[in-house]
Order: sequence, then C-alpha cells, then structure tokens
Amino acid sequence: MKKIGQFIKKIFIKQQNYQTDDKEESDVYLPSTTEIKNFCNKNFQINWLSIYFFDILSMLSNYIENVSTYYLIQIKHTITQNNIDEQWNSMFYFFAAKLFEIMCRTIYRYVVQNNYIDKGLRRHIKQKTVQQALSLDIHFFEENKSTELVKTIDQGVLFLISYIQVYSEQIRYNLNLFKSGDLYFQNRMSLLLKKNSQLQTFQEFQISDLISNIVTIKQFGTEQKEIQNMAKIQEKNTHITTSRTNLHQSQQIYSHSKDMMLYLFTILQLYIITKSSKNSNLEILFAFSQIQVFYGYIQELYSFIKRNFEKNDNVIFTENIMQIGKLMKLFEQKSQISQQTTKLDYQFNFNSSISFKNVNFSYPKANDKLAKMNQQFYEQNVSTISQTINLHNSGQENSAKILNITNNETKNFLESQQDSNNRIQNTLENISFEIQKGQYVSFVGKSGSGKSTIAKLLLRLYDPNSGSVLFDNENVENIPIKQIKQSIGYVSQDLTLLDSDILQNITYGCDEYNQEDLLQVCNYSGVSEFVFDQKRFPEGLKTLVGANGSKLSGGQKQRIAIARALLKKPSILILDEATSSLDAESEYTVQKYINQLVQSKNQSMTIIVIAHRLSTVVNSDKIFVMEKGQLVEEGTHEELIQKQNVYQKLVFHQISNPFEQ
Ligand SMILES: Nc1ncnc2c1ncn2[C@@H]1O[C@H](COP(=O)(O)OP(=O)(O)OP(=O)(O)O)[C@@H](O)[C@H]1O
Repeated sequence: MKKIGQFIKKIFIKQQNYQTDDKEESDVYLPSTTEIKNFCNKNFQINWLSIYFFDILSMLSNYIENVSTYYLIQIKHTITQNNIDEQWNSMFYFFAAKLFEIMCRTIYRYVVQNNYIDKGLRRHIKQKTVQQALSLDIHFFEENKSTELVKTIDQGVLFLISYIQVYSEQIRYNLNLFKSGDLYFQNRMSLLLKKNSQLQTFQEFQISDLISNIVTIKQFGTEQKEIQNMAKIQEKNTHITTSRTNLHQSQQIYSHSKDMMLYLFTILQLYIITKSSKNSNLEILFAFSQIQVFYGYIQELYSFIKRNFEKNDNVIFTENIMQIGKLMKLFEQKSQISQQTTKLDYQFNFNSSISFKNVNFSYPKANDKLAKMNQQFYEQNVSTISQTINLHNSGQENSAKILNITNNETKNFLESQQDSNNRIQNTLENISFEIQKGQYVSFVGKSGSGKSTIAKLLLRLYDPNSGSVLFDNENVENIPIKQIKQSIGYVSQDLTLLDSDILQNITYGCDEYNQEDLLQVCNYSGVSEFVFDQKRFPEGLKTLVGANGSKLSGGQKQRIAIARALLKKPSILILDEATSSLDAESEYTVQKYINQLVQSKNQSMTIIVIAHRLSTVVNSDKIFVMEKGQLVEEGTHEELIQKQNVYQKLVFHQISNPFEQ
C-alpha cells in the first residue's frame, strides 16, 4: 500500500510541475557580462589586467597573421610582375611577420593556456566551487537532484573559464551594432531550449516511472491513461520543437544578412587601405587572374573582424551562459547551520551528558514553504489579521463578519492557519530526554516515528525549530561542528562505501591510527571474521569492495561501517538500524558483535542504538519509545514491560509478526 501511495504521490507531484511549467520561464537566468565579472571578483579574485594583456596578445597574433597573409599575396603578385627587389622585400616582411606571429602564439599557448588557465585558474575555480558546494547543508542536497548539481559544477566551471578567457571580447562586443538582434534571438532560443529540456526530462522520468511501476499500473488498469498523459507531453514538446526550428531559420536569415554587412565592411576597409597606399594593389587584386587570391584575403580579413568584434559563439552560446548562471546561483546558497556563531575557543570533550530540551523539529522544505507563504501574507495583511485574532481570543466568534472581511484571500489564510494547526505536525514534537555518559540507550518505535531524525539533530545535520540540543549542558550551536563530528561515530541506515578497498573504507576520515587500533576495531566489529579468511579474501584488507560495496554482502558492509565508526575512538557511538537490511543469520552475527562491543566498551563510550528489532535493545540501560514524533515512554526493558503500554504492545506485535519492520 505504501508503495502505491508513493507512486500516486509521485505522479501527482509531477503533473503539478508540468502544469506550472509555463510560469517557470522567469527562472532562466542569463547573467550579464558585468554580473559575471562581479561574481568572479567576489569569489575568485581574478587578475583582469592579465586577462586584458592575454587578449591583446591573442589579437596581436591574429592581426600579424593577417599582415603575413597580405605579404604572401604581395609575393605572388611580385612574382607575376618579375619585380625581384619587391619580391625579396615582400618575402622578408612575410617571414618576419610569420616569425612574430609564431612567437606570440607560443607565448600565448605556454604562458596563458598551460600555466595561467590550466594550472592556475581552472584548479582555483574548481576548488572554490567544490568547497562552496560541500559547505552547504544536507537539506540542500536533498532538495536538488545530484545529476543536475554535478552538471552545474562541471559545466558551469568549464564555461566560466572560457568566458573569462574571452572577457575582453565581450567588452568589445558591447560596441557591436548587431548586439540587440543577437540578444533577441539568444533570449528567445534560451526559453525554448529550457522548456524543451524540461519536458524531455519529464518524459524520460515518466517512462522510467512507468516501467518500474508496471505492476501497479497493471493492477489499476491505467495503461491507457498513462499513454494519454505521455501523448499530451509529446504534443507540447513537438510544438516547442517546431517553434525552435522556425526561430532557428529566422536566426539563419538574420545571421546571413549580418555576414553580408560584415563583408561589405571588410571590402570598404580594404579599399581605404589600398587607396591610401602608394601602389594601388586594388586594381591588381581585382584583376580576373587574381580573383581567388583577392577572395582569400577578404576571407582572412573578414574572419579577423568576426573574431574580434563578433560574439564568440562557442563559448557564449545561450546554454553556456545559463550554466554559468546556475553556478552563480549555487554560490548564492548559504549554509544555515554553519552560519551561526559558535564559541570558537570552545573545546568539546564529552564528559557528562547529552540532552534534548523541548525540541520541536520539522524538515526544512515543508517548513520553509509554509513559513514563507504565511509570512508574505501576514506582512500584507497584518492589521486585519491581528484584529481578527484579538476578536477571536476575546470570544467573539464571528470575527470575520464583524471586521467585514470580504477578501477571500484573507479568509483562506485564516482558515489555512487553523487547518495547518490541525494538519501539519512536526517530525519531532516537544522532545526532552537525557543520556548520561557511558550509558547504552536505545530508541524504538514504529517506522517514521522520528528515531533517525534524533540522530540527525545530534550530528547537527539539521537544527531544531525550537528547543535545544545540548552536549554537557552546552547548546550544540555553540560547539564547533567539526568537534562534534569528531566525537561521534555514526553508522547510518543507508550505508555508503567508497569504491575502493576495505582498508580505505575503514580508515576513511581517521587521520591517526596504528595497526593495533585497526586490528582491534576489526575484531570488535566482526570484520576480522571474513577479511582474514585467506580462501575467500586472499587480498585481505586490500580487497576491493566494488561500487558502493557491491562485491560484499549486507552483513559485511555493515561490519565495515561499524569498524569505520569505531576507528576514530568516538566518545559517542550511534548505530542507526545497523541490522535492518540483513537476513536473520547476518543480523545475528552483527548483533553478536554489537553485544560484544557493548559488553567490552569502556565506560567512556556512550552507545545510542536506533532499532526496529527489539532483540537489540533488551539490555539497554534505558529505552526511549517514540510514537508519531513524540517521546511517549522511557525506562528499562523490564520497567516498560510492566507499564503494559506502547513498548509492551510493540514487543507483542513483533513476537507475533516477527518479519514485519
Ligand atoms: N530528509 C527528509 N526530508 C523530509 N522528510 C523526512 C526526511 N527524512 C525523514 N523524513 C520524514 O520524517 C519522519 C521521521 O522520519 P525518521 O527517518 O526519523 O523515522 P524513523 O523512526 O527513523 O523511521 P524508520 O524506522 O522507518 O527509519 C518521516 O515521516 C519521514 O518521512
């Protein structure tokens, strides 16, 4: 049932996205040259003087190439005229110009391309970008598709570097007569491209959704409906593609007319040059036998002008600017959590207790949307709302009537406020508890009751909406995040392993350890049991685990994750459903090692287990029972059984349904 619900929700959400598609046009962000420059100044400290110098160097190389072409034509001309002196002269100038051009180009390639751009700028920008992305809260990564993020970083950086390289060209381009025409086509095309790609992504997702949910579709008999849905999207997509083709054709016509004007301009320039020179080469160049040479020269001059006063289409293609825009938006994101001031000199050395005091929490997305919507509305209608609330509080039921509220929006708002009070519930509701140092405690409760969320708040992946999380009576917000993470060993529900060997996976994130420590954690976590089996694991700790541990069993992965958490000698160990994905036998093995760990743990380690399987928790010093985001019971196994309430029901339920999660 849960799956069917999720599927219907997915489809529903997508339909909504699809319907609001048209409104998303304003999302296309094409930053201007100045905006890009300001962004670079703020984040990457670019040396623009060098960029201008490099640009002049590149222009100079192109110009000298033209000069050498001119002398090449002169050589051909003097040969036909049998004018030896002029011939030598032209050859001298030709070689001199060529040599100078080669020199400029070599300097450009080695100094600019290899050193400044590839070794300097590219590395610097990439590093800063990755640093920015990693500084963001986990919430940001949950809200954004990872593939989209990778594309934004990879392509955004690539195009930004190209853009910086041609930055001076952009400035010259601003003097261009054709700028507004170019911009018109650029903007139109970018809108169509965006719509097109949105619909395409939507369609791809829909197909993969259909295939993976084929059983549900067959059960509901909704094949025809799905096909109709897809046809609608296809129709819209075709419409946009046609508009794109039409626009492309108009753009071609525009571009040809522009080219013609540039040619005319080139010829005019050539005419002026040759008119002012002593021997009027124009006549000779116009001569029928020279027509090809003449055309070649015009081509050369034309491309020179085009290169220097036209838009660099390879780099400045609308899609590329869009990617730079996305990269700029990424830099506007700020981590909510690390923004807060911590006591920088605070030295966290866990030595007394962990506590939650009246913690309320809901995941940011839903929270943000509601808060933003309500805030906006509240600001616009503050006086009416406060009067209504006052009247309501003073017992005057029909407050809306008294105030003569005819505005439907206000009514809806007030109703939605009441609704949301009833409907929207925090993920964690007014949670308070205390765990003493050295205790072994467990959190139990039905799926979705908020157990893992507690671990996430302890790790400071999120901050509570209200109330406080305290370590040693110090608010977590005052403790430097790095110190918290160093003190907590966390084995999460969704295990992720690096695509490397077992050793690297165990030692990840731990800078200081010795062989003795390594062996000890392998023994405690149960890694030794399989990894030192010469027949099955001849390469021992150097065995590669495959992409996300694909070459290992669930139990082996769990044990590696536990070893990893233990190696840094954490003062607090959190095992979040460490045995949930295992079969009975593997679960037994991992459980055996957890028990061993608990028994052998020195008094300095505090262990928090988040579990479904109640067999894990019977020996805990304290069990916390969660229900719908609330902490409903706490005590030892015996105490809770005696209470004959929620915990006891959970135990009986699990005994009678041993396979249910
Ligand atoms: N990143 C998230 N964004 C939004 N909602 C979330 C997120 N993670 C969890 N939730 C929601 O918060 C609620 C509590 O989830 P949590 O993972 O804490 O429950 P749990 O008790 O650990 O459940 P389970 O035992 O199934 O893992 C659930 O309704 C879940 O859908």
